[in-house]
Amino acid sequence: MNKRLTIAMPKGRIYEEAAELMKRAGYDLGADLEESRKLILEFPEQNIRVMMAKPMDVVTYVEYGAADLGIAGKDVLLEQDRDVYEVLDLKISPCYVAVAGVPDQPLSRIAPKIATKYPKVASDYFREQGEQIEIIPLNGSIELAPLIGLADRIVDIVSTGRTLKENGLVEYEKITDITSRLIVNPVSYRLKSEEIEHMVTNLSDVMEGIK
Ligand SMILES: Nc1ncnc2c1ncn2[C@@H]1O[C@H](COP(=O)(O)OP(=O)(O)OP(=O)(O)O)[C@@H](O)[C@H]1O
Ligand SMILES: O=P(O)(O)OC[C@H]1O[C@H](OP(=O)(O)OP(=O)(O)O)[C@H](O)[C@@H]1O
Repeated sequence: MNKRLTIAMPKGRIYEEAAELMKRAGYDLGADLEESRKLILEFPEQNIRVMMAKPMDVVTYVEYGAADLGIAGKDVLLEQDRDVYEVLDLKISPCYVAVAGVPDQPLSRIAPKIATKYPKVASDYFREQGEQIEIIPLNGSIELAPLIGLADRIVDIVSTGRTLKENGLVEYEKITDITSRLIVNPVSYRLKSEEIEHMVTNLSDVMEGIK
């Protein structure tokens, strides 16, 4: 069991919790990795290499085998539907995806406009509801769209609910709960099975309070 594992870690809001979990599982990535501008870090004593990636890109690195494993939000996995194995729910960075909009506004019958960073999740949801919608793709500040009349609804992440509240918006429906997941490249899973299983066991032990 000596094959080195490359892990794609998400920069940003998931990082701290993910690094803490890794540390408790026996993989110490150091204190200030996120403050550093370095994107690839070697930890020879732990036989791992860490890549710092944008959360939305972690899945790409893992699918193409540039990383053996990665940590990604379930929202990203649902939206991208890539060829990776989801092996463990790490139960960190909890939030949910919801439909929201201005209060007391019934959904227009004819092709309502839905602003979102998650076009696939939104389309799948409204298709299941039997609604024909138009997607307005946005990259951030999604809550702006219904406020200025660009969209009838938004589909976005809710965590504390503060962004909706401070903008006078309300939640209409919850679509799905989200946590971060450990994902694995299918080829790595075969070629480095022992090392990967070891890491999965260590992380599971932490989550079950064994470690
Ligand atoms: N309040 C939240 N808003 C957005 N994502 C959240 C929230 N809480 C937890 N998450 C998780 O964090 C991930 C996004 O992390 P982050 O905001 O750092 O990335 P990003 O959206 O690429 O950031 P950026 O704002 O730099 O584009 C999501 O995929 C989701 O799983
Ligand atoms: O329920 P809350 O705790 O308020 O969190 C939800 C907000 O956080 C995210 O935005 P983010 O901070 O990533 O900024 P963005 O609008 O630039 O994507 C998300 O898109 C919501 O706007």
